[in-house]
This record gives sequence, structure tokens and C-alpha cells, in this order.
Amino acid sequence: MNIALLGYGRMGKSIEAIALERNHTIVLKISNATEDFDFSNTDVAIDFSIPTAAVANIKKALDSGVPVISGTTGWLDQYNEVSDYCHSKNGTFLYASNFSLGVNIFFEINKKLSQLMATVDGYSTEIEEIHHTKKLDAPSGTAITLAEQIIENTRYKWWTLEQPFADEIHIEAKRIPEVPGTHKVTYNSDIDSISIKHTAHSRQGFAMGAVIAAEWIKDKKGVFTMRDVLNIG
Ligand SMILES: NC(=O)C1=CN([C@@H]2O[C@H](COP(=O)(O)OP(=O)(O)OC[C@H]3O[C@@H](n4cnc5c(N)ncnc54)[C@H](O)[C@@H]3O)[C@@H](O)[C@H]2O)C=CC1
Ligand SMILES: O=C(O)C1=N[C@H](C(=O)O)C[C@H](O)C1
Repeated sequence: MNIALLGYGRMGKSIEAIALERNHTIVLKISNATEDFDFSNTDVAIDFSIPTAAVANIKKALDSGVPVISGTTGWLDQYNEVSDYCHSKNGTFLYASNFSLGVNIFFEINKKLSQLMATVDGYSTEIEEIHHTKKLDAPSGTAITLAEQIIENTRYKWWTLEQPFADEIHIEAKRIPEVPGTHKVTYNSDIDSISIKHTAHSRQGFAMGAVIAAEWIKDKKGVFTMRDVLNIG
């Protein structure tokens, strides 16, 4: 498979290493908006760039009829616009806040736990995410997905990085050098606490998941999620 990397930073380089191991070819590496996006030999584009570039990158791939997956976080207020754009072009698009297989299992556990916690009184919910100091966005896309899942199943209405109101989930975003990504969801009561936690030991899991998603999406049409790739639900 011929892959275009839209973003060639920490994740672009990790994806390249895994793609080469799996006998794919990198045909294009883009590091800024002014480069020539020549998709002529591309089977799939993989966008891991920066929040302000993701939408333009995804649209460029869709304009060229190239299936595109994006792991870039911090642009999700435009997700519906991009999804509509993909449908209007009869294209192929997949976004995941986290491509790691472990985190996608963690998402399912988070959903189930939130459904259980909705049946009992007296607990408040908080989320902690820890990432390296180079991360541009806060909270992480993964923490937002976790919060949205909890909101769907419980009394909570929104999330906040600030002091929370009663109907808000507090997300604490910590930045510590070199941490690839840690997420913890905790339910606290006067009596006890229940926590679930995922710790990434490197970027390998994110990169492997992205390559697996790219292989899966290559010949499909439509807008997909990692649940489709992993055949969950
Ligand atoms: N969904 C997931 O599983 C994961 C998502 N991420 C997200 O992926 C994104 C990238 O993360 P990193 O690689 O760690 O960041 P990074 O800062 O190492 O790399 C971003 C790269 O994008 C390049 N860039 C800037 N403007 C661009 C443009 N217009 N088009 C293409 N590239 C451009 C920069 O030169 C830089 O090399 C972030 O939003 C991060 O939150 C990171 C890890 C996992
Ligand atoms: O920026 C990162 O590094 C990561 N970003 C993603 C996010 O915002 O959730 C996924 C992962 O945690 C690493």
C-alpha cells in the first residue's frame, strides 16, 4: 500500500517505521501547508499534524479521492463539517482520538462502567490525563472521548478544565516531559473510589493502530470509527 503522511513529526515517524515493517511504501511526507500535496500514487493518507492544519489536510486528500484517516486532536468542533464534506465527495474518512487497541478496549470498559455508575448515588466523576510537554492541545482528545461517553450515560452534562459545577466532569490535564499518554477515570464517594487507567508505554500502539486502520479503510467508502475497524459492538 502507498501511504501519504500528512504530518511527519513524532507520530509520522513512528507510523513510517511500522508501515515499512508491514511492507508498505511511504510516497509522500508533508510537514507544512505550503508543500506540494501530490497524491497521484497514494492509496491512503494518514494525518497526524497540528490542530490548525488537520481540516485542510483531510479535505485535500478527499478532493483527490484518497481515503484519509486522522489522529490529529484539537479540531473536533469541525468534525461534522468534515464528515459532511466526505459524504459530499463520496469519499472515505476515519477519525480516532486514540488509535491504540488498548485504549479502544478502555473506551468500552469506560462506557460499561459509566452505565453501572449511573445506577448508584453518591459518586462524583473525574478524569486525569498526562502527556508530554510538547502537546499543543488540552484536554487530550482521548480525555474528551472518555468524558463524552460518561456524559451519554450519566447525570453529567459537560466537562471542564476549571473548577466543576455539579453537572460537569472535571478533567485535569497534566504535562510532564516524555509521557506518551496516560488516562485515568475515577469515581469518588465518601465510602470508596473506583478507578480505571490506561498507560501508554510508547507511541507504538498509536502508530500500529493507525496503520491497521489505514489497511482496513483502503477500499471502503464512507465515514468510519475504530469500532468499525475492530468490529466492536
Ligand atoms: N489519535 C491518536 O492515537 C494520537 C493522536 N496524536 C495527535 O496527533 C497529532 C500529532 O502528534 P505528534 O506527532 O506528537 O506532533 P508533532 O508536533 O511531533 O508533529 C506534528 C507535525 O505536523 C507538522 N505540520 C505542521 N503544519 C502542517 C501542515 N499544514 N500539514 C502537515 N503537517 C504539518 C509539523 O511540522 C510537525 O512535524 C497531535 O494532534 C496529537 O494530539 C498523537 C498521538 C496519538
Ligand atoms: O498528543 C499526544 O501525544 C497524544 N494525543 C492523543 C490525545 O490527545 O488523546 C492520543 C494520545 O494520548 C497521545
